[in-house]
Order: sequence, then structure tokens, then C-alpha cells
Amino acid sequence: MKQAAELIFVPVPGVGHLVSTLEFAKRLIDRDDRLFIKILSMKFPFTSTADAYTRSLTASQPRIQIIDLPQVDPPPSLDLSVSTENYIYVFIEKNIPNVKKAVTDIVSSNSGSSHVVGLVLDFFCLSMIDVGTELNLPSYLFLTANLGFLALMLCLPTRHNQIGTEFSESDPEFFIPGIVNPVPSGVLPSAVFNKHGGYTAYVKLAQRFRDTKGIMVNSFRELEPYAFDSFSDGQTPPVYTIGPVLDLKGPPNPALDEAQHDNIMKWLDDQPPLSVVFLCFGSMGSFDETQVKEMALGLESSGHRFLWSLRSRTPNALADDVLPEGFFDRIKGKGMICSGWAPQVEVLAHKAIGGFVSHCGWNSILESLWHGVPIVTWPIYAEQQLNAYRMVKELGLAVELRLDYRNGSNLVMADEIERAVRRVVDDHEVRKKVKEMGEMARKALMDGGSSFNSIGQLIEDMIGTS
Ligand SMILES: O=c1ccn([C@@H]2O[C@H](COP(=O)(O)OP(=O)(O)O[C@H]3O[C@H](CO)[C@@H](O)[C@H](O)[C@H]3O)[C@@H](O)[C@H]2O)c(=O)[nH]1
Repeated sequence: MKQAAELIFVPVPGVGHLVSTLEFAKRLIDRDDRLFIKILSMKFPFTSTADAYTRSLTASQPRIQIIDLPQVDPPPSLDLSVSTENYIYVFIEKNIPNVKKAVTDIVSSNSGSSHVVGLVLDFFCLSMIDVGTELNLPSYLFLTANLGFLALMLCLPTRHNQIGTEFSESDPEFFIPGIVNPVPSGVLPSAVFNKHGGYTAYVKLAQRFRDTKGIMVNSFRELEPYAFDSFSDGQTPPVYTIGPVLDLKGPPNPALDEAQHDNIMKWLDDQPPLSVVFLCFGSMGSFDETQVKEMALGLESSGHRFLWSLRSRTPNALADDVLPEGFFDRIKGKGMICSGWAPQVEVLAHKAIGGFVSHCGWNSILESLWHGVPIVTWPIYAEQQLNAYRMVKELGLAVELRLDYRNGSNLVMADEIERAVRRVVDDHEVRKKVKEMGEMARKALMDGGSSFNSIGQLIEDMIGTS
């Protein structure tokens, strides 16, 4: 009889992290029937839909079991406004005793026919490597971001040892082995500039990357070959490119009911092919009213059709309150606004979509490449500026609107938006490259493709051949 091998996943309960982590868990068990997965489910107060999402995605998978961890007290909400990264870091540290207890229980309940072969940790959970070490279990990193971000994190400890302090936006360009040219410091993740815990949290996490037994990255070699090659330096744990891992049904959200979903899809059905620009800014992106007005004016004067997932930063504001007067009448038939949440993956798959104004979250980028839709870059937070920069400057796969915008930056003016929207619809060269990359993504996952092989290698390294 084959011996069952169990993996314990510890994801961060935010949609942007859960999408690929849970899909990958499913992909692993589909690939090898010896594998069983337990998912430790932490609860964050500001990601209330994460729990339902985790359950819905794994419901029909008898070899995946969710273990609820007890709720812990969140850090003071002030911490969230001074540094999101530090808030998440502190919150996760508070969960460690519960994680340790859950892992210990799982290990001690194992019978002779099943054993735990490792922890699979989100990068924010890397301090849990110590839990694994204490229990004699290896830890793997599941990186929901890309190889370029991995390259940055791997070189951060060296810079910290030399300089010892956070970055400043006026710093000269920064050389990251794995990214073709030195990058302007203005496109580095917001956390590395943060004096209130964000930088320290990032450095502490970065210092643990090389303590893992292997690093799985939601990317594929054909997309980031230069970065991938930089990891064969003899000092980095094995890097497994296992992507793109996408949830092609899209994460559900209570803010999107069936009627709104059907309305959007029906409206798209009535539009000509490649004519609609889609605007959507991830699970957390929002703008203040002044910025929303500029967006509206820019879209209107571009003359193009658009579908806009509008999330205003003003609590309870209705679209009518924040948009310019008469806007709805003027765009009738040409533009559609949905408040709160859009069925993004389905929208990107629709033949009417010709471009995507995005915050450049990594899932959004992979989803748009998969469906051959060129992106206009409008990063907002986390590592999105670096993603935007690389998509435009290194990979030539996106149209530039802003590369270094972040929460609280200068306004993006209507005329800039108008130009970028026009360009993404008309730029046939970028569209062609994006389509080609989308085809390479599909090939990477097929039998014999680079990611298919990499997943096979990962399973072999974790549990051996059968
Ligand atoms: O209205 C919406 C908004 C989002 N989504 C989906 O939600 C996911 C969002 O993921 P992503 O595009 O990566 O954005 P974030 O939610 O912002 O993701 C976080 O996690 C990513 C992976 O680590 C990082 O790249 C981002 O910077 C970080 O903010 C995607 O699957 C989208 O299709 C929808 O379906 N509808």
C-alpha cells in the first residue's frame, strides 16, 4: 500500500493570497494520490470573506481538510494605518502558538500509514519555520508574488547588513540580481520605506527565505527567465515555478450578487470585440473622490467603451455622489459601472475586453496574460509598483500609466488616463506580445511543460517517487 503524505498549508487569509494557494493545493492532490492537505485557517478582522472563500474552494475535495484556528486579538487598528505589512506580521506572530498546537496535534494523530512531510507557508508566515524545526518538519515557501519579488527579498538581508536602515525614495537606483537593470527606488514595495515597522517586518521575513527547503512561486519560467536563472547561485533553496495558478471561476464575493453578475455579462455580450476597457483594482484598491472624478473625465474623453469596478474611499458613498454631474447620461450605452466587486476573471475572458487598467496585483497580471488582455499600469500598494515597472520596462507586456503611484500620491489626471486608455486599445504590438505570453502560460502547464515538470520535481523532492 502506498504511504499517504500530508502537507500542512498556512496561508494568509486575504483573497490575493488565498486564490493561488488554495488552487495550488487542489492541483497538488490532483497530481498525486498519495497527497493529503490540511489548511490552517487564521482569521483576520478585515478579510471577513476569506473564510467562506476557503470553504467554497475546498468543499468538494475530500483530501483537503480545513482546520480553524482560534481567533486572536488583532493588533491596535492604528498599526494598520501606519504599516499594513507590520500589522500582518504582528498578527501572524500572535497566531504562532495556535499553529504550533495544531501542527503538534496533526503530527501526533498520524498513524503508520500517513505522515506529515512538511509545512507550506505564505511569505508573511515564515517565522513559523521555527515551529517546523521544533517538530522536525521541513518548511516550504509558497510565494503568491513573482520571481522578481523573490529576487528582491533574497538580496534585502545583504543590503540591510551593509546599510542597516530603510530605503528612501530619493535613493539611487537599486540593483537586484535577477532583474535585468537596476530599478528606480521609487518602484520598490511600500514596506521598504516604512519607518514604523514595515521595513523591519520585511527584513525579518526576507532573512528567513533561505531557511526553507524549497520555494514554490506562482510564475512560469518563460515569463521571467532572467530572474529564474539568477537563483542557481548555490545559495538559494530549490525554486519551483509552478504557475500560473489561477482560479478561472474567480473568487466569490458577497458584494457581487447574481443579478449584478448577469447584468455585467449581458452588457459585455452586446459590445463589439476588443472594444471595452476594464478597470479594476484588486481586493483592496480604492480611490478618493477627487481621483474618482479625474478617472471619470478621462474615461469619458477617451471615447472608448468601459466597464469600471468602482470602489470609492469615502465610506457608503454611492457612485452618483462621487461622479461628475451628468456623467451617467453622457456615457449611457458606452460605459458601465459596478460598485464594489466585479467577476474579474470572467470579464477578462470575454471577447469584448480590449484592455485592463489594473493595480498590477500579481493574480490580476497572470489572469490578464492568460486571457491575452494588455494591462495599463496603475499600481497602488504592496509590491505592485515593482510589478508595473517590470511589466513595462523589462518585459514589454503592459502600457505605462504610472509606475510609482502609491496611496496618497499626486493625482493621476484625466488627460493621462485618456491617453493610456486610447493606447491600450490601439497598441497592437503589446497586444500581440501579451497573447504570445498567454499561450506560453498554457503550454507551461501542459504535460511536459516547464511548470508541469517543476510540480513533478517538487512532489518527488517532497515525498519521493512512488
Ligand atoms: O472586483 C474584483 C477584485 C478582485 N478580484 C479578484 O481578486 C484577486 C485579486 O488578486 P490580486 O490581483 O493579486 O490583487 P490583491 O488582492 O491586491 O493581492 C495581494 O496579493 C497579491 C499576490 O501576492 C499581490 O501581488 C498584491 O500586490 C497584493 O495586494 C484576483 O484573482 C481578481 O480576479 C475579483 O474577482 N473582483
